[in-house]
Amino acid sequence: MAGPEWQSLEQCLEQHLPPDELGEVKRILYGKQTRKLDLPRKALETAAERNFELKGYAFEAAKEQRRCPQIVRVGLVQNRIPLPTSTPVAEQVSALHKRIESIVEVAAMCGVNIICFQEAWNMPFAFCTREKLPWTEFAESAEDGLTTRFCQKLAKRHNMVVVSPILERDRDHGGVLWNTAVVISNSGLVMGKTRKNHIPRVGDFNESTYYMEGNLGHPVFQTQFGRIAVNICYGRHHPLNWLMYSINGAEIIFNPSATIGELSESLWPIEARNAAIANHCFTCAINRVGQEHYPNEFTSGDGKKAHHDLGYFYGSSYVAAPDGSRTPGLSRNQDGLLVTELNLNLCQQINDFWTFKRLRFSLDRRGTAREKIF
Ligand SMILES: NC(=O)NCCC(=O)O
Repeated sequence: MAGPEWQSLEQCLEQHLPPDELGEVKRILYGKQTRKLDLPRKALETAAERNFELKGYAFEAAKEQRRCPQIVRVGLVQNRIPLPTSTPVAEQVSALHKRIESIVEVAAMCGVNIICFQEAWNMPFAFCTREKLPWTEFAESAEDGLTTRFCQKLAKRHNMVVVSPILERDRDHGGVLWNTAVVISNSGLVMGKTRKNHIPRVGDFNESTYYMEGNLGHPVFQTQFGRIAVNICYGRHHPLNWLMYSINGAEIIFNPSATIGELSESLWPIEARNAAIANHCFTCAINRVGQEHYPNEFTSGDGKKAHHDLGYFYGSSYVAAPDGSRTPGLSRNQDGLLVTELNLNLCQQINDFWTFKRLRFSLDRRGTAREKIF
């Protein structure tokens, strides 16, 4: 298993393949070469000063006679936790806010319209421990918690839709916890929330100790920049999640995640990309970076020795397009911002070309799903 020092598959290929073969490998590996975005020099300099990777790509669509191009820039953020997990909770939250604010400023310089952070971005991913305190103290109200209010300010300041995945404390229903993504409009209003539909019970992913499967279905949010949905982490292994978001009209589906190399790195490049192909939409896969250490050692009843960490979060965030092409990934070991320009017209163009949606529902002539789409 590659460790933190191994930067990325892309870097490895670039280092070792002759240029003509590299071109062919990229064509097959990525579908086609996505155009590199010309990002502002100031943004690149600021990202370097602030010690995070900044990459930009664009997906093109054919010109149409009756529709203007529907161009939108999405920003995917992957980051380490800035402070040790033993630091007081309020200090950890404040350091995370500061880090994200500094990355969002650069996203604004790059013209990002919709930004999405990693799963449970307002805390360390401590669910492996099965301890309640202090980790449940990171939970906040989705509607007016500290983190939501912080994101509202960012959204308004930068005219940017913000997708903010947090640990939610549901005050109105007995104070239970949920794994939730809050969607905030570019004017700073909370448009709504969506909850993780499938909760892992695998390896050290002991999340079911804290929260249940979501009860909000598969909501899609009509933002000023397109129809978006959020399929949180483990939901990406379940094709029906992606399908339902797509049936409900999503053009872009974000997949904020927290996953480790040992478990899922070989699945990572496949699942969100396959979902983009199968559902004629864009998908945005975001993962954490680094290793998080917990003060008390824990086990997960699997015979492994007690340990202090969940494993290595391998970053590698990327965007996939409905035509099956994808951007290269961000690195495995650095904080990063991936800016990607999409032309949403590509969704309908590919739907008309491959017709997966139509054929899927022709198999189900009496089914409810068919009624929903036609
Ligand atoms: N956060 C989360 O659901 N992780 C589970 C592991 C995986 O889906 O790769």
